[in-house]
Amino acid sequence: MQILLYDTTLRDGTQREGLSLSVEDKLKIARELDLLGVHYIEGGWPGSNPKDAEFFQRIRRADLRHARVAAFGSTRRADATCDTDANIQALVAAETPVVTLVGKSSTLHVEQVLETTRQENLAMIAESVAYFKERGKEVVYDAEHFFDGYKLDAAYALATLTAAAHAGADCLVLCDTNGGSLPHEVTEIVQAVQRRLANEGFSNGAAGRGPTLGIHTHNDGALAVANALAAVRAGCVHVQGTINGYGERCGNMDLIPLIANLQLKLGYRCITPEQLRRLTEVSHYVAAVANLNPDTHAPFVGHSAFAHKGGIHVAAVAKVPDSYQHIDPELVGNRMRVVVSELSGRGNVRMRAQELGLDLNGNERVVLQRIKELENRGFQFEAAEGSFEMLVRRAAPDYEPPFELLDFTVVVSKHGAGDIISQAMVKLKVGNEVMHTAAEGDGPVNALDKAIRKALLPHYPELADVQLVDYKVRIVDEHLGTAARPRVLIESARGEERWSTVGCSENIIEASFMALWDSLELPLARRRASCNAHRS
Ligand SMILES: CC(=O)SCCNC(=O)CCNC(=O)[C@H](O)C(C)(C)COP(=O)(O)OP(=O)(O)OC[C@H]1O[C@@H](n2cnc3c(N)ncnc32)[C@H](O)[C@@H]1OP(=O)(O)O
Ligand SMILES: CC(=O)C(=O)O
Repeated sequence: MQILLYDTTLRDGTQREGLSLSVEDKLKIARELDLLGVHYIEGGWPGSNPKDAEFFQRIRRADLRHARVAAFGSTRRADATCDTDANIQALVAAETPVVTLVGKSSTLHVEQVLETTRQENLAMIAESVAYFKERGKEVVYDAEHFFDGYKLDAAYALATLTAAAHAGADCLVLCDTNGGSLPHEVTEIVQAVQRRLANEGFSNGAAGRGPTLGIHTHNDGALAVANALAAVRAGCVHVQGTINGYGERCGNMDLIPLIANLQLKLGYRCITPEQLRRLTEVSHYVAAVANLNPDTHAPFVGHSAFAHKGGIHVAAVAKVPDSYQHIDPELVGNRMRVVVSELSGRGNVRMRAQELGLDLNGNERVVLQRIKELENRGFQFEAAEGSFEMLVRRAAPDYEPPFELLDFTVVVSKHGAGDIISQAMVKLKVGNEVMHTAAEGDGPVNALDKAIRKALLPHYPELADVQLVDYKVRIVDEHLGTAARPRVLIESARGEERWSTVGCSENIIEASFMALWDSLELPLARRRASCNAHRS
């Protein structure tokens, strides 16, 4: 069965605290959602602000291939008319093929928030829906607080739905606005709605008689996806949510796991298998445009979603990938990864080395032992794959280090009111040549980096392109205060290539020096290995 996906990242998603999208951002995300194959894109609330109104003007020229654009707004105000209601007129001006109207289902909201009568609320719903049907729009009716309203006064909540249905709404969306419902309640209430609509002579949409049913859930009880799945299994065919679950408070229902579960576990059709393989990319793209870090642990699409760390798990997935994975990660555009740490077995080392194209020469045990020793001293290899690579390369019997650091001195001085001066002196050996260099820098690590490069550049000019792009310090045993051991992580880059390295010591300069050494040796070791491979 086909499920219709209704994305509200650009409207409800932007109600997340800290998230704000420009019109340009919204257009970029809309194009991406269209390529993903969502059926509806809710662009915003045109009566709310000029940015949303501009979006609806510009999206007309976007030439979307697949998705229909929806503008969102509330039913007319109490005791007003649609012709004079500013929000309703902004929806008309948006000129979208789809109009989504939110109306009240709960007597609490009708009487205490709108401060109007039950009868007037029913008229507001019916007149607003009819107004847009008369103008040829597809009308989605969002029944706000439907589940809470049903629990308070089922007959009234159902009457609001039938008011929308009789006025011609194409889809009735049951909203768990406060996000507190449980899956079994959702199932029971969706079934009750179906019975009521059938009694009124409507069938659930598909055959064109009466509205389809939809679901809109929030994640306050961490059940938004579960509730949406329950609703679909009970008969809803239209599902509203946002990419990455962005939304007010704890977020909206996350369309990413929803789509993957519906399609891969429950056999519903949402998007094509090719579009499904873009899920990871889309999730990361939307996060980037929203200026938020992607959640690395997000189900299906997170960097860690298929990362195996425990030695026993890795040994098993090396033989049978499905042994510790619920799906094949490639189906959603993700990939399996192996993490190396003190919890590893030989399998982790073997698989990670294989991924890097490195030959272990039977040294798994030696490398594993070294990792365990170093992690015990505060190193962490998970986030320092460059240092892992150097451990493997250095363990090879024929490994020739491109340089050897013999010693270094770092001096940080401040005289009177003058500036702090950082200087480093380095002694290193390339082949048989021993060099002494000195440099000043913006801080001791920069001075050390400069002094090492000064010595290496005449021999290895390619290091000029290697940049230090990130430098992080973390205290390992924080209870020791200033005597605690710092762990230094350095990220280096050359063009698109990136690698991270680690050092750990009681002395922050030494920890930095270790990470720096690996970061500079790695590109030289890689180059030498590739030259040797070409020669042989
Ligand atoms: C569940 C949801 O996510 S619904 C969407 C929530 N999102 C937003 O509110 C974001 C966009 N909102 C806005 O920009 C503004 O709130 C506006 C433009 C819609 C309204 O602004 P204002 O006119 O200043 O009203 P304000 O926001 O203070 O109060 C809401 C008004 O809408 C009325 N209202 C609320 N829901 C409905 C409804 N379903 N039908 C009709 N009127 C409604 C309230 O009774 C209140 O009316 P009042 O001003 O007569 O008291
Ligand atoms: C309509 C909507 O966003 C809600 O009820 O949560």
